[in-house]
Amino acid sequence: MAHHHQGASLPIVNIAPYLDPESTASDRAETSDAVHRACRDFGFFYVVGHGIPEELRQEMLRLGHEFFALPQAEKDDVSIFHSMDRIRGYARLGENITSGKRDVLEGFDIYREYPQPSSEMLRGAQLWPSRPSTLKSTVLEYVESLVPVGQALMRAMGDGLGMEEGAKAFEEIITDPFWGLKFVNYPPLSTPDIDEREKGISCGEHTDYGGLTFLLADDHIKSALEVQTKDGDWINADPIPGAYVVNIGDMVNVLTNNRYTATVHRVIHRGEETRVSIPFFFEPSLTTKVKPLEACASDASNNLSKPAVNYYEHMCHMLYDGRFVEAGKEVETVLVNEISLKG
Ligand SMILES: O=C(O)CCC(=O)C(=O)O
Ligand SMILES: [Fe+2]
Repeated sequence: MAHHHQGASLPIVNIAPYLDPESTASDRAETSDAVHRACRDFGFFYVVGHGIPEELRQEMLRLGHEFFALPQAEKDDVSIFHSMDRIRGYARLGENITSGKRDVLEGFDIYREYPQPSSEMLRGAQLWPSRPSTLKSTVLEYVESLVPVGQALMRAMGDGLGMEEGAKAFEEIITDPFWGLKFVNYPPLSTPDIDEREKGISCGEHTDYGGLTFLLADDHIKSALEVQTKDGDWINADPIPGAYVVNIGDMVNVLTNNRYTATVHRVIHRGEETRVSIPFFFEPSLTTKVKPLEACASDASNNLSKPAVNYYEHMCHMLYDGRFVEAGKEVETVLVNEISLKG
């Protein structure tokens, strides 16, 4: 176990038929079959045919590099600790924890905003840096074009489950989707100032805890993101120009009653330049019940009579438990329930 399989690679799915109103039923069936196999066998795959302009993708990465290159004090001005709900904005190198260890990354977290922002969990106003000046407008444009791709992929998953009710159930939970987007900057692992213990891993093993993750990352940097296959081997999920690396999160396990399950992954950035990645987290509506969709529920799962929490409560649990680790504080004293957008 845990050896590298350089030859193995993840499947590629063309989502275009689910975005094109003129597509034929057989084109859509081909896509939903491919999505079904990719979700069932890997939980991780490449998505092409998404229609997001390459210039916009590259501009997002460029803005990420530009933001992280700003002076520390300027980045700290938009610290998450200054945000109303304490989850939106910048987190320093070492403030992000996965499985009780400090990750070697800094981040900038953005979430969908709701009207009348408040200090209630998940209800705050988004912080935006003043530089780069186009970051906010570009992110909002990017998200607006990516949300329909998330919806399309969820529809394809519903169809892929092979039940009419499955498709209908998925349709209902994606009418008012929640989303998050994170800019991540990985310095080389040789960077000083990070506790010796954690050296060697940029972002610890985890599954994402939500719906679907669409990852955009610097194209030229290879062998950073690693995915654990069902056999326990680690394979690289290197960028393919123009494609997204997509994975399903823990909520899909629940919704599909484990027909599809989230896959463990980690980042070991071995290079000597900084790597920027931008995961976009597509989530069902916050009113969605966290329980198997009717169409996927088996008798066994129906017997689990725990009252279901809704997606808002689930997200709050994931985002706030153990969140407030102060820089320099012992990691062991923190609740090991992944902070930031991790499961
Ligand atoms: O940067 C990457 O390649 C993956 C990041 C990731 O797994 C996450 O933010 O959940
Ligand atoms: Fe992840």
